[in-house]
Amino acid sequence: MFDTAFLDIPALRAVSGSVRLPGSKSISNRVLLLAALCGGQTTVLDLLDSDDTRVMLQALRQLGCGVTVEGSTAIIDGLGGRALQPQAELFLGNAGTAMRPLTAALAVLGGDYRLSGIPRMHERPIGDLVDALRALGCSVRYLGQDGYPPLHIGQPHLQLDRPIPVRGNVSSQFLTALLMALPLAASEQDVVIEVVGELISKPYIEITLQLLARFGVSVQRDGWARFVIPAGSRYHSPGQIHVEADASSASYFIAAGALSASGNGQSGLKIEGVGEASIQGDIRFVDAARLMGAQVESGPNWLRVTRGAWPLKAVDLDCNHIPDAAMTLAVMALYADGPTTLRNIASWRVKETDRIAAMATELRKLGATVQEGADEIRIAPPKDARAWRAASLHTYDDHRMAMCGSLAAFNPAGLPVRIEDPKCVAKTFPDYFETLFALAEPAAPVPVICIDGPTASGKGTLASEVARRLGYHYLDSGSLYRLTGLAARRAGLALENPDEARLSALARQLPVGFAGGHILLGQEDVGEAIRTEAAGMDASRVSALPGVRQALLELQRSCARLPGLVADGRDMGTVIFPHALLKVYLTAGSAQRAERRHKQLISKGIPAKLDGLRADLEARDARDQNRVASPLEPAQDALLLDNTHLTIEDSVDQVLRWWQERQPFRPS
Ligand SMILES: Nc1ncnc2c1ncn2[C@@H]1O[C@H](COP(=O)(O)OP(=O)(O)OP(=O)(O)O)[C@@H](O)[C@H]1O
Ligand SMILES: Nc1ccn([C@H]2C[C@H](O)[C@@H](COP(=O)(O)O)O2)c(=O)n1
Repeated sequence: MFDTAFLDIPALRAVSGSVRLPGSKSISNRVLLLAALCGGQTTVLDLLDSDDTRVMLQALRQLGCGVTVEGSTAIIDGLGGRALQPQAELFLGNAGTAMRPLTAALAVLGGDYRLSGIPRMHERPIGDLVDALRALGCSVRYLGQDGYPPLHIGQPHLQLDRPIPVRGNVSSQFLTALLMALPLAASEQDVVIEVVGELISKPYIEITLQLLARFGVSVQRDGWARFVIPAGSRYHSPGQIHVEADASSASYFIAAGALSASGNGQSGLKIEGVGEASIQGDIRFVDAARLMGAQVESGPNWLRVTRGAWPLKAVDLDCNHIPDAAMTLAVMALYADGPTTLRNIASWRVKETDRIAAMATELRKLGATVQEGADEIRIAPPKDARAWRAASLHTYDDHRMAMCGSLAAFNPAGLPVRIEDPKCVAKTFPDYFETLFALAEPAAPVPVICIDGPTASGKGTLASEVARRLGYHYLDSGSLYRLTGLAARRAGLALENPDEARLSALARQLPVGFAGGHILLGQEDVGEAIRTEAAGMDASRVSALPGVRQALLELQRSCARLPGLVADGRDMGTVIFPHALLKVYLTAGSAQRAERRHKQLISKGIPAKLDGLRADLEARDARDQNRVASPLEPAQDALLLDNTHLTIEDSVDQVLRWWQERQPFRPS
């Protein structure tokens, strides 16, 4: 997950290959609660790991449920027949799929519970559900503003002899919550729910009914207005249940496939884990994408998408049945041949944010002309490539705003797009951006920042911190020469009078691996071994050999991967990445550098003498500067940064300022 203030996505040209998506949030949280409410053990496979599912798992633990999670499998020991923890304070973040069903289930079972969430959750209406629960005889009290969480739940006096009315036109989650809770009270008599007004998002109710059936409860329904839970209904664990991949998450990749430039022999993007036969309502996004021109094939559990019509075709659609995935259509509209109108989307206004207002604001930043209505949005795309803007998109702590925003990177102007607070995708798809980058082909070379300079000038410290702040990859090119030197010593090769051919062959086949901050030579972690001053001197010796440099060239260039790279060394800007967008030549006085290195070694418990260190680093610099092959020198277009009197933070800020100056983003 990108835990950075913002993430700059370079312009993208295409996506291809195959992707397996994480489990559906709607199914995951329903299944977890049903597994908790029934007796016995349920093994849930392919469970989504996200903020919202973690919140649900934590609540179930607090309620006394047995929960074991290993990877994407959860084993739930249900509470059926056992007493719930009678008292609990449940914090449910911003997870509507936890807040609503837990409210209903706990209100029917009774106890002393407080349910709260983040501030936005306290702005999301729950009054229609509370009214229905009160009509049923449950004790639910508002602890803040009427109609909104936080809530207190007490002991109920259930009255099941008359139909329970629930409004269906704000959120279908209220009806879902009742349908999941009321089988707990239907042992002796039928329980009837009547929907007041038009029911929105019916496909989500279908998911609920299908999952109830998997857990042994068959609800009878009369159209979408009246639901009967038959007397004697009781939850039974299915033993094992698979969670389908998330159809709403699939929408971003379906869109990316439709926006993807076609190339030679390209067979599109394959999406695995969900097919057109999915029980999730958002799978109908496929129909909408086809209307806009996407070519979508489907099998039992997969989809394959390629670009069809181009530009996409503008549409005028009622999106009530796909409220979440419809947001993706709003971004696809930027690539259409005219204005697109999405109707019947009033529920967007009470989601993670007011999504109609948010979408309108952000699409305007990209160059679109947008009109919002109470329950609709009309998007006219930028009139040509020149009308696109490099926008910094605000994401409103809304995972879907962030994922939708990424699709603007396919713009015809070749502009990057900035996603603010990218970690908000953790709600449903923590690795969304990593997944997109693994499939995507950039429209231009990946952005690279080079930091070159002499020994102990602070290149590694500066480069790795700049990379962390930008969410970029980091290349410590010196480590490759250090690894070569170490491997050579271990192979018994002389470095004082080196055999260039043998050393070059060794460098070409170096079994190097970088994993989780560890540097591996074969299976061995050699992170410490290559950091000694002797290893630095060996690296300097092998790096003077042109054959060795040539052997390591492609490996270094292959590190330039999306979303970007910060590389440090001696020849990053002069030889390896001559077209880098920013080159910095970092220096500091040799006395200062020797002092820093001295401190660094002493802090690691390695004995060192200041004078010897200074002489060594000056000797190393002299060799690095005077060798024939790629000597250490500033690239002609490098910016000089002397950090003798700067703190690390000052240097980082300076490089980030230079980087911002090279970016086309305007303040939002
Ligand atoms: N601006 C700075 N002010 C003070 N100390 C710094 C500064 N920059 C780096 N240092 C410290 O100097 C030491 C050496 O830094 P670092 O290892 O990043 O240098 P380097 O140029 O990558 O060295 P090498 O070329 O040997 O790999 C570290 O302990 C680091 O914390
Ligand atoms: N791009 C590079 C990186 C490093 N070297 C050589 C020269 C250095 O003395 C040695 C060790 O580098 P360090 O880890 O101290 O940055 O490797 C090079 O020639 N080119």
